[in-house]
Amino acid sequence: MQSCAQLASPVPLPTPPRVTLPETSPRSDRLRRVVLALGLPRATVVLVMLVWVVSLAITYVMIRLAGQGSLGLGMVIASACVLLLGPVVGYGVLRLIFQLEASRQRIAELAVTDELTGCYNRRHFMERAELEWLRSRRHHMPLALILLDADDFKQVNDTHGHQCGDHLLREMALQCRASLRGTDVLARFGGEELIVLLPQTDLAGALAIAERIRHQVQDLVVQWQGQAVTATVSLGVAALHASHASVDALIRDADQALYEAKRAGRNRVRGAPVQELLPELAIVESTGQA
Ligand SMILES: Nc1nc2c(ncn2[C@@H]2O[C@H](COP(=O)(O)OP(=O)(O)OP(=O)(O)O)[C@@H](O)[C@H]2O)c(=O)[nH]1
Repeated sequence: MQSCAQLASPVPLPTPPRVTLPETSPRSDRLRRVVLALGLPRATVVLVMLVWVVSLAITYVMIRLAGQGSLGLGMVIASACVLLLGPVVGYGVLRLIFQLEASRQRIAELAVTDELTGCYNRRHFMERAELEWLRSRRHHMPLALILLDADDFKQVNDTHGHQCGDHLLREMALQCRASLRGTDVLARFGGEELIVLLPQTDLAGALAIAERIRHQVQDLVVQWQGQAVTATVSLGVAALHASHASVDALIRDADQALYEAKRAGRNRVRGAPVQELLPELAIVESTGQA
């Protein structure tokens, strides 16, 4: 684990660039939502009926205006073609719209997801964290963060192989997810490092959640090529206080606490000091085993 604290650099963590998707007008967005809500079969029926009604109306008007001449006959033929081809073309167009929508949703999902663990990726985490940070500062609500790093992961890779390490990472992420609420944000922050944002949670609450995660991972046994593989994690916890000028500052505190957890022997939780509320506390310790 290469900690920011170890690097002792005052440079803030870089915020990855945001992805900007092309704008859609509210009207086309509403129409798209209506079509999707109808579903492909019903949307096809509605579209075909519309095309038929419009085509018959135009034919009727044209025949009235042009009489029984060749223009009127042409309109009858054109209308017959629309009546016959309408369902096929309508179904084809709508099927394309539905396929595009499915691709759009998949792209949006991939843009925020870490491929290996299925958690959110770092970029999405930073966007959510910045929003929650602003909200918490404005409404004076607590906000906490857990930084979690797998212990001796190099040894796992060296002993059982990289694929086993990948599998273990996925399982660890699942254990974390199981310990969190729906409003918490779990992301992969780096190689074998996960990060959790806990809105409306103070330091004591976050320490309890971190301890739960630590236990869950400690109890995890992964079967790999006939061997039982286990893992532990070290966790650093920080809670928002007045001196945190940015999300990066909060992350740096959690990273410092994580560094302390590693230094104290791994498989344990450490909390960063809450300066304003608990000035006497240097490091909050929980009951990790050595
Ligand atoms: N399998 C797998 N390994 C990874 C991944 N990302 C990082 N690693 C490995 O994690 C290991 C991290 O090694 P170190 O930084 O030395 O940390 P560590 O061995 O976990 O030791 P401590 O963090 O000090 O407990 C390296 O061997 C990386 O190759 C990944 O996505 N999959």
